[in-house]
Amino acid sequence: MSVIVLIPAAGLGRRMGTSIHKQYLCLQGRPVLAHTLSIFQQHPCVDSIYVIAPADQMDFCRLDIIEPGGFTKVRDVVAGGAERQDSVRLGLEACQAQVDDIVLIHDGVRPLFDGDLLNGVLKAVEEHGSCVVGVPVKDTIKEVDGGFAVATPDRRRLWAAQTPQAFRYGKIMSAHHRAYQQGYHGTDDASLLEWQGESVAMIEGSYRNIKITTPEDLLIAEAFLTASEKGNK
Ligand SMILES: Nc1ccn([C@@H]2O[C@H](COP(=O)(O)OP(=O)(O)OP(=O)(O)O)[C@@H](O)[C@H]2O)c(=O)n1
Ligand SMILES: C[C@](O)(CO)[C@H](O)COP(=O)(O)O
Repeated sequence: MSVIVLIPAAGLGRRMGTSIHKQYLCLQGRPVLAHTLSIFQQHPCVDSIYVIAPADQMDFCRLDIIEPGGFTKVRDVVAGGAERQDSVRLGLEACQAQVDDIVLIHDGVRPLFDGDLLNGVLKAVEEHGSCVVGVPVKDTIKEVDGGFAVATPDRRRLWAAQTPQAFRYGKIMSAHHRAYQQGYHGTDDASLLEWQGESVAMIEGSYRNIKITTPEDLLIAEAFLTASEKGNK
């Protein structure tokens, strides 16, 4: 059984509002994507990595541009699609996995995931067939309709889903194919299993595992990395 990591990194970064796609923005002197790839390059349980990159930027995404010789586990850079779900499906189709292999799907713009949590993710997916890393929400969440709060879900049942999201390859590949055939769109991969009526194990991660989405997220990530350098976890 292999452990394969898919890194969706083919987004346009519209909410970041920069001319350079956010996955290639500089974070502590390195591209965001390089920080993310290092997590899995360095983890002994990871066998191979596939990067899904913007179809019109395949050359720029060549890893020898990002960091020469740095990512020996990367097997291929795959052209992504219009939506994240399309990119993940294209990556799953390209990664040459066996049905029982474990596939970890991790956003290229989540550079602060703590690799030490990976063993827990692998244990959970071996036991349950799927798992999602997340954290309990800290704010009260409102359901809003027409500019008005209309409901307040019970916060005790609400978690913010992150990545990695991990699955047996056969399970997630068939869910993506079914969603594609039936035109179902979810904002994460676990939702495709939930849509099929399956539950997905949730394991608690870290509030540091932010997704670089808008400009302030880059400032937060810099602060986390600076604090780590000073020994403040
Ligand atoms: N068509 C897409 C869209 C997103 N992603 C990737 O999925 C991750 C999470 O997506 P998000 O944060 O939404 O990135 P963008 O789509 O680039 O952001 P925006 O919605 O602001 O354009 C990112 O690593 C992004 O590169 C992808 O591979 N293919
Ligand atoms: C997959 C994800 O990171 C889980 O929180 C999130 O759903 C991605 O959403 P995005 O709009 O594609 O960034």
